Amino acid sequence: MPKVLISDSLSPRAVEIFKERGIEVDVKTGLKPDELKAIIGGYDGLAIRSSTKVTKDVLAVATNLRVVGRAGIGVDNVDVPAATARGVVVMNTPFGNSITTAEHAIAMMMALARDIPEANASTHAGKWEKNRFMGVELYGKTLGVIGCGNIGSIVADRALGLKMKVVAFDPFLSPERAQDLGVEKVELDELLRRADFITLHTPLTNETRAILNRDSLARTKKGVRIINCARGGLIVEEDLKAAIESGHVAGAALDVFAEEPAKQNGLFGMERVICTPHLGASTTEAQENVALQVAEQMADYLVSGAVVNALNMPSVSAEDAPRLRPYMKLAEQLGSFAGQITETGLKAVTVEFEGQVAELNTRPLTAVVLKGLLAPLMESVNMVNAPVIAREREIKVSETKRQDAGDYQTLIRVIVSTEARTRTLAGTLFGGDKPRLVEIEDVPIEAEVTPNMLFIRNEDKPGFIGKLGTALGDAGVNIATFHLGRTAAGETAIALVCVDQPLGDDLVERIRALPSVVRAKALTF
Ligand SMILES: NC(=O)C1=CN([C@@H]2O[C@H](COP(=O)(O)OP(=O)(O)OC[C@H]3O[C@@H](n4cnc5c(N)ncnc54)[C@H](O)[C@@H]3O)[C@@H](O)[C@H]2O)C=CC1
Ligand SMILES: O=C(O)C(=O)COP(=O)(O)O
Repeated sequence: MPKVLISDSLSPRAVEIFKERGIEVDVKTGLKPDELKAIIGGYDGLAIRSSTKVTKDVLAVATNLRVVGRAGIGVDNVDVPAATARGVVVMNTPFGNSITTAEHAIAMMMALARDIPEANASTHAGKWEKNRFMGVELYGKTLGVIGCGNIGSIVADRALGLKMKVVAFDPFLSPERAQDLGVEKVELDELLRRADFITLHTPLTNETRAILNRDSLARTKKGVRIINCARGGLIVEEDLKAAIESGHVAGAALDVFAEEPAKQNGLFGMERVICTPHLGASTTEAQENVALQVAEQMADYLVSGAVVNALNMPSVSAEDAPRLRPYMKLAEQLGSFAGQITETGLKAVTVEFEGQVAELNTRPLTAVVLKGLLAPLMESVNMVNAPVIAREREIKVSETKRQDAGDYQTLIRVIVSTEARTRTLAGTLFGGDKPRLVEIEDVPIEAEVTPNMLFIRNEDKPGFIGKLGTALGDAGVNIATFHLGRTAAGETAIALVCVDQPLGDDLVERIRALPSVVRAKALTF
């Protein structure tokens, strides 16, 4: 039974869902890094929000971990490349809290415009300082949205409803989408120059880190107000502090901080700064949404192999997962076979899908082919990191699909090119779920892949099979099955022998020395 750890505070719905899906679940929040490291080895899944830091060190001891589920959006607290390298799928819930977070940004903007927190504190203190608080209207003002994705575009929509003008800086925002949203797409400089309010909605990446710094703040309009409900690292906090102190920036509303939990911060205690403790996603509705979604997604993956909203793996729908399973096995066998008979550097891999398989989502199958292919060449390769490794090694990977069937109703063909040559292998499913090899290096053959095999390429000459049988027999090796194929009489032939035990190097060497043998290789699966 798979086991999941919930290490941040999640709605109890998550626990219910895991249990309903037959998954054991522990809830342990507030763990220190060492405490997490001490127990993580016992879990297949880890469900988190923003507090748990899933570092390389944590992942290194997470020996059974298969999935990290982020009940929320930002995954900057997860070392995704390290998770990928270890074959751990990282998934988030990309929409569950977006409305809630956008509403928080709007609430922060209004609070900032009318000084509501200060006025509230003053009134509670019995001061009735009616003349102290003089706000600004939002109507007709320009809101600059940096990062116009899910949350940024909801903020833009709400701001348009408040009759603001919205300008957006987002390199990935298409002009058509900008038009649909009713926002004006501009460059960062123009946004800085024109905006009365600036709101940040990008992820924290190397490009966005410190996007508001001394220089960019200096280019903003005097009296600008800044709202950050995305990530603390987007703003250089001391630069913001200086800009507020100088009077250039009229105020800031911050939900997120460079260091969290933020118990101390240079911006704390400043009059024109409003702070909330990373509450962007904290509504009953959003927390129900993300807890439910993350638990469903993690359970689907752990129970059936379905992958939704993963950041480091292609999606596999719950409907596709059982249909893909036998193909996964076939794809891995083809990849592994190709990897074991390939001796020089890989240049390109093409995976062709023909017939029924072409109707499925084939990206996970290509990932498995790559895993099989690279596994004989390196350690710790898995279907999550195989596409990344292939890219790093500049192996060109492509897929083709043809829905009409050829000789077989369904077929996967793997074409592997090295500097020296191109090799082709193909396989099908017999009876809908039994993988069979049907073509090796252009030679038709029909063979099941078994744990120990001998692959031979030979000239098609009489007497060869007898000599091979004798060599194996003399070495005490039992032949389970024997498959032969050839292009035409007297031309290239292939023998694929399934044996009951691993073959020693000496024996393979002796077989290689037999007349007519061009190539002999022991394969293991
Ligand atoms: N305060 C809170 O509790 C919450 C904070 N967040 C934060 O909000 C962020 C945004 O969330 P979503 O809108 O759902 O993400 P999203 O992925 O839908 O949108 C992000 C947008 O930023 C844009 N972007 C990326 N790099 C950029 C750059 N260099 N300059 C300008 N734009 C750039 C992207 O093109 C994309 O359109 C999350 O990454 C997360 O860090 C999300 C939820 C709650
Ligand atoms: O979803 C996000 O990216 C958030 O920042 C929400 O964070 P939280 O789950 O409230 O700790």
